[in-house]
Amino acid sequence: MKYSVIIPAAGQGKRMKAGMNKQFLELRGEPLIIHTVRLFVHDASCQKIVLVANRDECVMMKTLMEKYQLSKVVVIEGGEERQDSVRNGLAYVEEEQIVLVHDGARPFVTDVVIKRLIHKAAKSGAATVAVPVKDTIKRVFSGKVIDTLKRDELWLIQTPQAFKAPLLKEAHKRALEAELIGTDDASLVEWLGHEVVISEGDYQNIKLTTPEDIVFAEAIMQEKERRKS
Ligand SMILES: Nc1ccn([C@@H]2O[C@H](COP(=O)(O)OP(=O)(O)OP(=O)(O)O)[C@@H](O)[C@H]2O)c(=O)n1
Ligand SMILES: C[C@](O)(CO)[C@H](O)COP(=O)(O)O
Repeated sequence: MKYSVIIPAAGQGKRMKAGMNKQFLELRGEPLIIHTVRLFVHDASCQKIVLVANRDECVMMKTLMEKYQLSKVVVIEGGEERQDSVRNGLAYVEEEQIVLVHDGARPFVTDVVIKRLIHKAAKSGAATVAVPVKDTIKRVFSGKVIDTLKRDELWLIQTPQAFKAPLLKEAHKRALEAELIGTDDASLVEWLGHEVVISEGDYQNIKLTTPEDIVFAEAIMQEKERRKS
């Protein structure tokens, strides 16, 4: 099934504490964003990659796409919040298509996970990749536990998330009008009252957020290279 993907990469990477946008940090000698974009460049079903960059990083992103010969990529300007960046990206997506949203900071999603997700979204309209929570999760207030949540109902939500394009456009439009900000795109669709289906993900599909994630990322890359050879 054909699809387009929006890759928000217009953050600051503050929690990474690298003094620069983490998208440009190198993993195995190549910028993080290159690893992520390449996943979709090599997928024949992917029609268009909308790469959302900070205003002052658009030229750098375009130069990188040329340097690594990554086709199908349109670089556009992001917004203040991740949600603003995704909304800007939606303007470049055709109405009839399935659209994926995938964090620039998640370079390890696999083809299998992407295909399964698209299949689910084509049927239901909205789906997100997720994995079951492994730890016990408690709700805490003022340093005191107030509740222990039922673990078998809890999932860690990742990206990509996939939607019928008109549905995600409507969710973003309505969220903007209502001044609602969600930490992911699926939550906006949920808020519209539309069902979002879970699609099984992969624990290696980490988001590089804090410095220790670089260590995990290097280990995942090493393991992937070992399996290939
Ligand atoms: N205004 C924003 C904020 C975030 N993102 C992107 O959304 C993804 C997930 O966000 P996160 O991991 O939180 O990245 P940052 O916002 O860069 O990190 P931080 O919150 O630590 O500054 C990242 O690929 C990031 O570049 C974006 O496109 N536009
Ligand atoms: C979309 C996301 O990756 C799902 O886990 C996450 O919510 C992004 O959150 P962030 O605060 O922008 O890192």
